[in-house]
Amino acid sequence: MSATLLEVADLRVRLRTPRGPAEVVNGLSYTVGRGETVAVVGESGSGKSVSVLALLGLLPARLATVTGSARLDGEDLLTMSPERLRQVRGPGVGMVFQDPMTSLNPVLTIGRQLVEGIRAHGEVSKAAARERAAGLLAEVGLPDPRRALDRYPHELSGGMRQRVVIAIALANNPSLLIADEATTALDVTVQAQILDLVAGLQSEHGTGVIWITHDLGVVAGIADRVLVMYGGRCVEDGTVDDVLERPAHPYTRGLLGALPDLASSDDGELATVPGVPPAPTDLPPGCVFWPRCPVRSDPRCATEQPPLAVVGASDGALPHRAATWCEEGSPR
Ligand SMILES: Nc1ncnc2c1ncn2[C@@H]1O[C@H](COP(=O)(O)OP(=O)(O)OP(=O)(O)O)[C@@H](O)[C@H]1O
Repeated sequence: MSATLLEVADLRVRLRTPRGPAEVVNGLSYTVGRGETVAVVGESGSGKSVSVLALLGLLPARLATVTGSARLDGEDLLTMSPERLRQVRGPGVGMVFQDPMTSLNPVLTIGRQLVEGIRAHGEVSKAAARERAAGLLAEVGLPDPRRALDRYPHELSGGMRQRVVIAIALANNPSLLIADEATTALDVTVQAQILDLVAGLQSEHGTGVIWITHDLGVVAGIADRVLVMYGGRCVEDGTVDDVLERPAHPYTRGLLGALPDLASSDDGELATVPGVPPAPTDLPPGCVFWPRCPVRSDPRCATEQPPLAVVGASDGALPHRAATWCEEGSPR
């Protein structure tokens, strides 16, 4: 069994929009190891959600063209039959998205949805599945989990619904968990409880995690590696220390700029970078960040797209990379 769980190579997503084709994800390549957590950060609209929806075949074909490959345990998610993909989601991949109502069926009780999820992928009696469902709800911190099993989604608060979605995603001990702003709406105590639960799953089952978040406190607390997205591209990636302590891309430095002291920050949000991100229907030539870059000075910035290249010395086994013509504010 290889140490690499997921290998995404040259992932590209083009959406058809009323304003023409939008290059929303542009050649994203990264890996997630077993038991590893990769945090994906970047401003709203940088392509984080679309990039993971594409992995799971959740973008409608009439809207999106997806190319590249995404091998989970060697099997390409992007070319799998829809039937195989359905088998893989659940035991293979658990997903938690921002809006719990999109993941829950409003006409089925919470218990039925959890029990169905558990029984769909294993030989488990109804009673045993119900027992496990109540246990999972307790683990995600739902008060009175047995009563909650008989409730409908609309009878729970937003935070409770989100915890139910997390319980469903974890029900089959997935080998890969994808969480898109999964705990953003939850209070810090519940959030900490869920992060602990995921950490337990990782050490017990070697679950790999892709965690999309705006919260640098969460990144610093749980991530092994960080991938920074801008304009549909990875502009920087590396170990959590490389990226947070020695950011090489001017965009990453901007995102981290307002953070006074990361070590003591529990709930630091990404800083606001002056200017607006490019429209994916109208990406600039050259470096995608060039129009907003406060340190642009190289003639290539406006004309030539910088490759994602190794920068400086890394303290991890995986390289620290950035796509910029600048290093430490000056051209390389
Ligand atoms: N259904 C859609 N139709 C047209 N454009 C879309 C659609 N879904 C997403 N987009 C566009 O794709 C781009 C990437 O969006 P995406 O949701 O992946 O960004 P994000 O980085 O996840 O943002 P957020 O942090 O707000 O979730 C945006 O420009 C968005 O407007």
